[in-house]
Amino acid sequence: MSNDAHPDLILGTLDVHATDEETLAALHAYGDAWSTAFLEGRLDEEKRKRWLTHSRADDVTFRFARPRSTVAGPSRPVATFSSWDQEMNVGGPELLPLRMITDVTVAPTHRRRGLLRRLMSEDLADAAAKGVPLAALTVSEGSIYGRFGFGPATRLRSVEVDVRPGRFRLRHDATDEPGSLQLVEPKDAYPLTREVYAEHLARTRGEVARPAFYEQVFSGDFNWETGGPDRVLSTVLHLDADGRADGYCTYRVKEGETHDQHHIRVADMVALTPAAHLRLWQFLADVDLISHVRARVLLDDPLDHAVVDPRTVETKEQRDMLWLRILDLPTALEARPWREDASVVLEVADDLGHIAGRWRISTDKGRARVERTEDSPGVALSAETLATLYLGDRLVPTMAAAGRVTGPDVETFAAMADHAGPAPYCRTGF
Ligand SMILES: CC(=O)SCCNC(=O)CCNC(=O)[C@H](O)C(C)(C)COP(=O)(O)OP(=O)(O)OC[C@H]1O[C@@H](n2cnc3c(N)ncnc32)[C@H](O)[C@@H]1OP(=O)(O)O
Repeated sequence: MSNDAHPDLILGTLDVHATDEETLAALHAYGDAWSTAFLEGRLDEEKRKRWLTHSRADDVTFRFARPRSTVAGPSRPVATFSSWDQEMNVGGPELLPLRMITDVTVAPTHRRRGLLRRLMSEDLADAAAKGVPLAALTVSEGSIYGRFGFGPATRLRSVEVDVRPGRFRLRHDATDEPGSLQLVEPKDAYPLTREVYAEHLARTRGEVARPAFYEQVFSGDFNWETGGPDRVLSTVLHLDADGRADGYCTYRVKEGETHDQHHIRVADMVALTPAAHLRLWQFLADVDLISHVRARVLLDDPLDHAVVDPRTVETKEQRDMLWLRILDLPTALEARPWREDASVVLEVADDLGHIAGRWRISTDKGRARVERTEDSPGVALSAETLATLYLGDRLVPTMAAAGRVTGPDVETFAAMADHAGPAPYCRTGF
């Protein structure tokens, strides 16, 4: 495929399942290109094998641009863009299909020539044509993706919890609750943690189905930092009174330079009940020789309120997690929960066109009907702003005060859209 704006380049997609020599060489060059762009150097043979295996399991599409000719050696990609389809929880009874995007890179030699715009436009058009109503990514910089209609839709907080003796104390003894803990080898625990995660996904607004590489990482099979089996990863399961896993924590103990610097980094923690959640925290606090635990938690996590001294849970960082893009507005808005019954006409600005125009939203008992209309709009906003409001992480009056939602019916829209479901939570990076 050629492109008038880039006559010197070949643009196309690679078949992740191909096994012929020429495509395999192109796949290898593609892997080296994104890995180098993310400052990790070229993939070694083991990493390349792992990357191809999980990419095949997810049926990933690799979009690339590469020079038509080179002065020396084979032509290497100057742009990479990987995507695949999964599902996410938007707060309604059904999971919605989701286009997941990652490994977006453009070589310094080819920046600001519209390559990202080209690959993004093609990929979003492909998702829309396949009826995928939402796209998602996580970002390296906050200034890149708003122009393509993506808005930050969930946030995460990183905390450091002081677990030195005498410091960490829960108000209610978590060990009094029915249930038990078991330390299990990560590879043996993985099938159970996957089941717990599936239940968590079904219950948790904002959460997404996990890419295949999670199995390699959380089973301890492969650590991408060390490039070998993960000898440090541990998994503790929480079992309910009937002995069924209803929570887990996967973590690494890190040795510090001095005794008071030994700490735990939580890699993944999911609890299906409040009791399991607090019991797992008590477990982490009880690990010997540890002074603090680092974890990513909800913005307003029950842990903050369960400890005797709230200052033992110190926020180190809080930032955007999942960025969303709505591609099919009726499907997306009809799938999420709504609060008050009312009707409003939205005028949506969308440079890429997918959801541009006027839409009437009518809500009835928590569900919405959405159709195109010629009626005059009561609320005007951009695709980017609607994406940020979509999961309820941010409220309409806040965005109105920022000048991003306008019109006579802003209050009505707020009454319909805000506080219509639980705060979203996504702890799945990709
Ligand atoms: C989902 C992920 O993978 S996140 C990781 C993103 N990748 C990286 O951070 C790796 C390092 N950076 C890069 O590889 C490149 O700079 C990219 C991919 C961010 C941009 O690629 P380019 O091909 O240069 O972008 P392109 O020329 O298509 O620009 C598209 C628009 O984005 C803007 N833009 C591009 N990069 C940036 C940036 N870093 N900050 C702000 N604006 C940007 C351009 O100005 C342009 O705006 P306009 O079309 O409204 O005039």
